[in-house]
Formats: sequence, structure tokens, C-alpha cells
Amino acid sequence: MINIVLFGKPGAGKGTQAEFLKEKYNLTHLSTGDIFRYNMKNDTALGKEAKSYIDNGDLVPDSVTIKMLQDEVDKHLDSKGFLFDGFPRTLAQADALDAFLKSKSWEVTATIALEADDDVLVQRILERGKTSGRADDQDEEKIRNRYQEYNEKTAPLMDYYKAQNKFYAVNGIGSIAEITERLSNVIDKL
Ligand SMILES: Nc1ncnc2c1ncn2[C@@H]1O[C@H](COP(=O)(O)OP(=O)(O)O)[C@@H](O)[C@H]1O
Repeated sequence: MINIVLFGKPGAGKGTQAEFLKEKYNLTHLSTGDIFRYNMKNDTALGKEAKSYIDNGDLVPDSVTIKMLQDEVDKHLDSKGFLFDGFPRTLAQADALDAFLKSKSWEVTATIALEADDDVLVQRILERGKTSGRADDQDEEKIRNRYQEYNEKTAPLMDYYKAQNKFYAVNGIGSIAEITERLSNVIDKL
């Protein structure tokens, strides 16, 4: 069982890399952003609850997000391991994840951050917004708000995982294949 947390600012490439890593390492990919978007598209109660936060670039409240993530893990109890993408994003979520995995005798194996400069990332998101149809990708003010949320609430998680000796970082600038290789180099040594 290996459980990897993919970590990085909005636009860092977590989703793109997760697609390759899940195949290579036979992991269950859980993207909280994708799960929220699926629920918004299908107009579920969860989707309705999350929509206003997401469209404004705010984080969805912890209680909602943690419950959703736990339900998704519980749907895949026979998994060989999980690739968490977009979760945890707050200390409360990180604590909840540790406790939840522990209750199953599992743990986070490693957290790997994709690093890139903010200007590169904002440009990537605006490009993505032209085709993704995501409201939160099209408005520079909302994108800036996502970075503020990241800096205030998510960045402290680096110290949280460093204190557990579970934090790794790779350069997120380069070709998709190059970055997959950098991530694989970390995972292969775990
Ligand atoms: N763990 C989380 N906690 C709270 N909100 C979340 C979480 N994951 C995703 N969201 C919501 O979904 C939005 C989109 O997430 P995601 O697709 O991971 O985008 P990105 O990393 O590109 O900003 C976030 O801006 C936030 O509103």
C-alpha cells in the first residue's frame, strides 16, 4: 500500500501528472476538484453546496470536503494505494486524513510537491480557462483568490509533512514526461 499526496499550487500540474502516475503505480486517483466538478455538473446536493465557494475561488468548508473524501476512499477499500490530488488543502484536512487512514491501519507514505513560479502558473490557468469551461479559471481576480487561499491555508501543510519526514519536492517546470520522471524517481525510492 502506498498513499501519495500530490501537492502544489493551482495550475502546478497535479491532475496531469496524476493521470500518468495512477497507471504506472496502479493507484486510485482521488481529485477533490474533479469530484466537486462532477457533482456540480450533475447538480447533486453536494454540487449545489460547493458551487458558490468554487466559483469564487474559495475553499469548500472542511466538514463538506472531509466527508466527501472519506466516502470516496470507502468506495475503494480493495485499492493498492491512493493518489490524493487536491486534498488535503488545510491542516484540519491533513489531521482528518491521518486519523482516517490510521483507522484502517494505513498512512500517508509521502507528499510530493510540484514547484513552479506564480507567474508561470497564472498564465497556465488562463490558458486552461479558454478551453476548460471552468468559471474559476477565467477570471484573474478569482485565480488570485485561489493563490491567497493556498498561501494562507495550504502552504502550512509543507511544514506539517516535513515534521513527519514525508515531504518531497520536484521542479514542476519542463515537459510532462520529464516531470513524470522526476516524480517517479521519488516514488521508486519510497
Ligand atoms: N481539499 C479541498 N478543500 C476545499 N476546497 C477544495 C478542495 N479541493 C478542491 N476544492 C475546491 O475546488 C476548486 C478547484 O480545485 P482543483 O480542481 O484542485 O483546482 P486547482 O488546484 O487548479 O485550483 C478549489 O479552488 C476549491 O474551491
